[in-house]
Amino acid sequence: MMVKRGGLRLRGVEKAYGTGEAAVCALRGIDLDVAPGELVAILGASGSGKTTLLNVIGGIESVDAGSVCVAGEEVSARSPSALSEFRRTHIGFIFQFFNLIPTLTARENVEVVMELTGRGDRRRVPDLLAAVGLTDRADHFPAQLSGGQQQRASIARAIATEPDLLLADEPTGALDVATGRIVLGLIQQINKTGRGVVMVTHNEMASHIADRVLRMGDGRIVADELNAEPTDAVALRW
Ligand SMILES: Nc1ncnc2c1ncn2[C@@H]1O[C@H](COP(=O)(O)OP(=O)(O)OP(=O)(O)O)[C@@H](O)[C@H]1O
Repeated sequence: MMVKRGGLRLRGVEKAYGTGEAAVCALRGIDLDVAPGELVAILGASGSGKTTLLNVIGGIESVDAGSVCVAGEEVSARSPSALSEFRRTHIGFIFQFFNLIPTLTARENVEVVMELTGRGDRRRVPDLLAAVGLTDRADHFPAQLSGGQQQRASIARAIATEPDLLLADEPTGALDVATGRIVLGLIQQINKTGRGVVMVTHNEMASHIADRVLRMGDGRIVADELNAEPTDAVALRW
C-alpha cells in the first residue's frame, strides 16, 4: 500500500520582517492542518504572505511565534544547522526561476544534491531524468535549456532526495501555458506517489489540480476549500 507522507500542523504562526516602525507583518497567526499526501494550492494577492508561509514550512524562514510541525517533526525553534538537516531529509523545493546551478549540466544538478545531502541513489539519476522527459538533454547546461526544460530538471532535483513534502513557489510563473501544464502534470504525478505538495500560485486555473485551495489575505488564511474533483493537469485550459 502507498504510504502518504508530508503532513503539516501549524499553530499560531507569526512572522514579521524588520523591527520597530519598519516592521512588516507577513504572517498574522496561521493555524493549518494538512493531511499526509494532500496537494494544497495557495492563492492570494501579491504581498499576502504566500511565499513566507511556504518558507516557514520548509524551514527557510524562522518564525517569531507559534509552532510548525512537518512530517511529524517540530521545525520551529531549531538551530540553523538542525533546520538544514530537516530540509535535507524532508523537503524538496521548486522555484519560479528554477534556481539551477549554471555551471552544472541537468544531470549534474540532480547528482549534486545527492552528494550534498547524502540522500538518494545515484543509479536512479537516469530514471529521474527520464521521468521528467529530459533524457536527451541530460548533458546540457541550464543556459542551453528552455524554461520548461529547466523546470523539469529542477523537479528531478527536488525529488532526487526522496522528500516527504514538495514545496513549489510559482512553479509555472515563468512558463507558457502548454509548458506550465506539463510541469503541473509532473507535480500531480509526484503527489500520486504519496508525497505531500504545497504549491503557491497566482494562477486560479493551476489551483484546480489541488485537493484543497487556501486563499491568503494580509498574512492570514481567509478561505480554505476542499476541491471534490481535482482536474488532471492535461485537461487544464487557461
Ligand atoms: N525579506 C524580506 N524583508 C522584508 N519584508 C519582506 C521580506 N520578504 C517578504 N517581505 C514582506 O512580507 C510580506 C509578505 O511577503 P510574501 O513574499 O510572503 O508575499 P507573497 O504573497 O508571496 O507575494 P507575491 O505574490 O508578490 O510573491 C510583504 O509585505 C513583503 O513585502
